[in-house]
Amino acid sequence: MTKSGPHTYGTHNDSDVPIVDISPFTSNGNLESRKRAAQELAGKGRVNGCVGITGHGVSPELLAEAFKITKKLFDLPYGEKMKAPHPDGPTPHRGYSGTGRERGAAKTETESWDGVKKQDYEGIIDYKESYEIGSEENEVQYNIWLPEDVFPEFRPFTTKFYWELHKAAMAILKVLIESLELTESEAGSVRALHGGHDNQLRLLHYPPIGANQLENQYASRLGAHTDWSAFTMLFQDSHGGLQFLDRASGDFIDAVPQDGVLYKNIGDMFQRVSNGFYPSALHRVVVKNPGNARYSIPYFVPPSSDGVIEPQPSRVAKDGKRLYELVTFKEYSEQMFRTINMYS
Ligand SMILES: O=C(O)CCC(=O)C(=O)O
Ligand SMILES: [Fe+2]
Repeated sequence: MTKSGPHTYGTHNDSDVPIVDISPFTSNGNLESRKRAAQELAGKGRVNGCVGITGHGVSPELLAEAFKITKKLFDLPYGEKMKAPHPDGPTPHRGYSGTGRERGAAKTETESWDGVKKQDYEGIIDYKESYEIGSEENEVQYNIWLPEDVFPEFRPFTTKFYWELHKAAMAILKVLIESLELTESEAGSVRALHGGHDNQLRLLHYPPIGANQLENQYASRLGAHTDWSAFTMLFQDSHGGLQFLDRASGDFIDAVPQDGVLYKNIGDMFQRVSNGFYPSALHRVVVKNPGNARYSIPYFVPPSSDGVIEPQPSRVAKDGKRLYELVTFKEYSEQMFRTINMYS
């Protein structure tokens, strides 16, 4: 069930997904303005686990450059891109994956969601290609690079971009922590799970879709799923297509592309940390402009792989019930990789 609205795409002033301005956290706002931004995030963000964010501090010029580099990457001949192939196993989750390699909806089939019919997700194959990049210092999830002569600017730009996005991610984490009214020591332990070396920068290209493909199950560009991260920041081009589940109605709502807005969704890990205060957002990408390619850039912010993820005690005390057992991100993601049988 897709909600169809009167949207046109491009620069747009209204959105079905609510917007929160976090500039008090990126430009030295006073305590009062920070508190207001955190309360706004709590109010809007807990409904469906997603918000648009302005005031995140990532410059438009840097983003324009990132989309330019992304397009240039995917414009390379397949044989050149395959000089940095994603390995067959799940680790490292790095390098280039061609179309048809993943099925985002497979996890959704194994879970139950109110208002979402499982059969809607059966047989949907993602029609996209991707390139995953992480911290140069992560030895387990080590980067897989194209030979330098294939695309000389690629590695320097994307590694710089990775750390710029990390700054925005840390501002968002601060707002999230403040919004949960955690104790000082809880806040410290949640921050300690996010040192920066575990994030994942993903470049995505959804090629144009032909009419016969549309009839044959490619109606979805990326099947509905939740992310496993703590949270994800998402930049998309002007074609749109990203949608989030509205939990009350069971309809999907549009994350309308707007200048200066990134979409932030809660992933499975922060749902646990917040003891369900923030739900992990079910989302998908539908076809808005089949004849056009679509580019997007998600930045996943998971906790460190061995850090213990648990509902924070002050939240549990407020809720009167602890909803989740302890887990490490490593255990959780291994289980998820098995569930969706990805890269096996
Ligand atoms: O391309 C998009 O807009 C969404 C991508 C996404 O949800 C993902 O890679 O997990
Ligand atoms: Fe996602």
